[in-house]
Amino acid sequence: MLKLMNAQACMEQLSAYASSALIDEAELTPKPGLVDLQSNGAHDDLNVELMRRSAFALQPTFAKMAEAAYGSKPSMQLRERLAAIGRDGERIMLEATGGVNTHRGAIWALGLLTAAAAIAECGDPDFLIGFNPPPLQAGFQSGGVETPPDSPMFSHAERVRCPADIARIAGAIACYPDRFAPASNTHGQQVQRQFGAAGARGEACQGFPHVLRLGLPALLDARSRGLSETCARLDSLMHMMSHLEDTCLLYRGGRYALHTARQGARNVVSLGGTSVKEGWQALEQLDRDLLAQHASPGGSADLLAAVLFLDRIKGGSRLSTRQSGKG
Ligand SMILES: CC(C)(COP(=O)(O)OP(=O)(O)OC[C@H]1O[C@@H](n2cnc3c(N)ncnc32)[C@H](O[C@H]2O[C@H](COP(=O)(O)OP(=O)(O)OP(=O)(O)O)[C@@H](O)[C@H]2O)[C@@H]1O)[C@@H](O)C(=O)NCCC(=O)NCCS
Ligand SMILES: Nc1ncnc2[nH]cnc12
Repeated sequence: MLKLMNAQACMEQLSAYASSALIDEAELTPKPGLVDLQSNGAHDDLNVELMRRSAFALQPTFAKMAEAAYGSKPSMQLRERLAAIGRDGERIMLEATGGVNTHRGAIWALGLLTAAAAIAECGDPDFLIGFNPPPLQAGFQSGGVETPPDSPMFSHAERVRCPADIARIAGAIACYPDRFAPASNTHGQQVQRQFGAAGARGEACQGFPHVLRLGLPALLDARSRGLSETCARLDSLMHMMSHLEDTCLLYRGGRYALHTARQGARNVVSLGGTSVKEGWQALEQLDRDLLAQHASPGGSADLLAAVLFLDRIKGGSRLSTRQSGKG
């Protein structure tokens, strides 16, 4: 099988993409309830400088994940190796931020996607044709679903850099158990017990449906309509937030906070998105509503970083949001 990049180049490029996707997500402004260039959202202990520091500090973690996965296939051994690197990454993040949880969910999502992209980069994506992730939760619109390009018209590079294949490989890795996971009682686990939410683990095991079926198509659709990069990214976030069962929202504010976020994001989308005056006003209203509840959609923010990561791999726009205005 043709290898597009050697291991070193693969590690360097994928880890740089992952780290800059985190920075692009943090700098996207204005995001409701979240840290951005203008505010700390619903967070007392976070700010954009801390998010940037965390994103830079995590680049070697993503490089290690790419290195571990390059040339391999999804397996329990790989899952356990990545989990060890991920837990080490969490320690590095906490050291860099003075103990603040900036990117725990992102280490998980982007770590799996980085590893999957490294596998795809030097392997044959066909080996996953038999892998079927669990059924999607109800309520997904399938508009713009990207299916793996299997026509001979697609080049090898297009095939191995196909977001759907990468997400499917990431899902296959995530579904393996990690025998060395320490016993813990995370916010996510508490919320899972209380509300039955599948959280970050469920999203990954299903092959990142919110990223693939909502976030990425919304980003590409907005760009194809000539909208600014800022609006395209905000629309992508709104589409995912409309549906995601975000454990950050559930932990902080229960079902009411989750409903506020989903309904508010649906309003933005149904009013035509953030490039339309009424949609923009709905975005501002959503920010006020989330702040009033001290609620933060941190899971959606992580998934936006995942969208931006896959978009980069696919060769999408490298525009910084700061270079473009609203509308
Ligand atoms: C398997 C793990 C995901 C286990 O983690 P956990 O049991 O905690 O599971 P979740 O809560 O479901 O998810 C963890 C984080 O993922 C983000 N998230 C939430 N919902 C979703 C969702 N539906 N889909 C995808 N991602 C989701 C979210 O992260 C973001 O929010 C965090 C900040 O929140 P905040 O409320 O400010 O901070 P806290 O400290 O929690 O509380 P406060 O005191 O401030 O109120 C921030 O991290 C964002 O990134 C969830 O928090 C996995 O994490 C794991 O096992 N990791 C170790 C092994 C590993 O890394 N492996 C990698 C490769 S195999
Ligand atoms: N911009 C952001 N604000 C708050 N929590 C986050 N988790 C990931 N990105 C975030």
